[in-house]
Amino acid sequence: MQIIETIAELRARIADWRRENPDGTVGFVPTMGYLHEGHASLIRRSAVENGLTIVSVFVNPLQFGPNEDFERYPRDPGRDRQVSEAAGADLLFMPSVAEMYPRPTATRVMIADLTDRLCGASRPGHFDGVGTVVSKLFHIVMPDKAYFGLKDAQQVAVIERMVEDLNFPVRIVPCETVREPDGLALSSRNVYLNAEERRQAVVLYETLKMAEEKFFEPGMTPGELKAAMHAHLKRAPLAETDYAEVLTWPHLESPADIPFVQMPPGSRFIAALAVKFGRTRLIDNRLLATGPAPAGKE
Ligand SMILES: Nc1ncnc2c1ncn2[C@@H]1O[C@H](COP(=O)(O)OP(=O)(O)OP(=O)(O)O)[C@@H](O)[C@H]1O
Ligand SMILES: CC(C)(CO)[C@@H](O)C(=O)[O-]
Ligand code: BAL
Repeated sequence: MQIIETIAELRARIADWRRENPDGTVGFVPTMGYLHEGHASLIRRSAVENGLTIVSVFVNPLQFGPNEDFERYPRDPGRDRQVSEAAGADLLFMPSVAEMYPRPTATRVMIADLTDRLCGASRPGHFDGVGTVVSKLFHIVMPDKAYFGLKDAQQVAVIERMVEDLNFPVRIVPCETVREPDGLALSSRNVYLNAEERRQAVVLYETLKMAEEKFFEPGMTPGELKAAMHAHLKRAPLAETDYAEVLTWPHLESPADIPFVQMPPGSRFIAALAVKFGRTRLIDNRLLATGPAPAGKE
């Protein structure tokens, strides 16, 4: 695996590879580093599906609000190298902030739909920062496929919309959330949790599991499900709910408050949570669909 710090060198390496592999595909996994098994699952999938896999590690200042954790965001380049290489990455792109933003960027990619709710409402400007850096990275790497985790489900919906609106020639591949044995979604920010917060953080997973069970109860409506999620989160005394929502997937609209069973089979929803433990904000979600209940749910 090669480690690359400049845009020019990355472009040159990719161009060389494309020349030598005219029929090969390039897979891309953008990250903010401090890599864990969730990231590794994306990298492994890209390595299976493509001839060349590129991982980027860049903590993008543009997507952090002024009072957020940009400065203290966990960083460990040595571990990022090990995890990327072991998972099958060919090129690891680790640019500096000066390399990505040599001067304040006057151009922003603003995705006007889908971003005024969930994390977009709690983190104003966040998705403009994500859209801008992902556009830059797509232009630099020009991947055939890009791999994103469904833990950040709104990000997947927003990026898919951006790719469609701006005709990026890339296929977005959403990937399943990897979890700890107790169900907590792996996240770089889990490292901020103290022992008691970590113990209580399982409440996100348990609330979503409860929501999935209730979703299939006769007569259950989106409003009732949302209220049940809020109530369940109160079981963790240290948890402060930022949002607990039930929206349509992937359009992220508020559904009509009629029983799920009265909705057309195959209607898709997202039950989504953001919960704070002290200064640490965790997110998780579950995608749900009406229709015949999955095995074990009838
Ligand atoms: N548990 C996970 N399972 C699968 N994919 C994940 C998981 N955690 C993160 N990813 C994906 O990895 C990519 C890079 O995410 P990022 O570097 O922000 O990691 P993170 O662990 O989500 O960090 P953060 O704590 O900042 O949310 C994103 O597409 C994200 O959805
Ligand atoms: C996609 C991304 C790498 C853009 O900075 C970031 O939002 C992330 O890690 O999910
Ligand atoms: N994983 C999404 C990136 C962020 O929280 O800024």
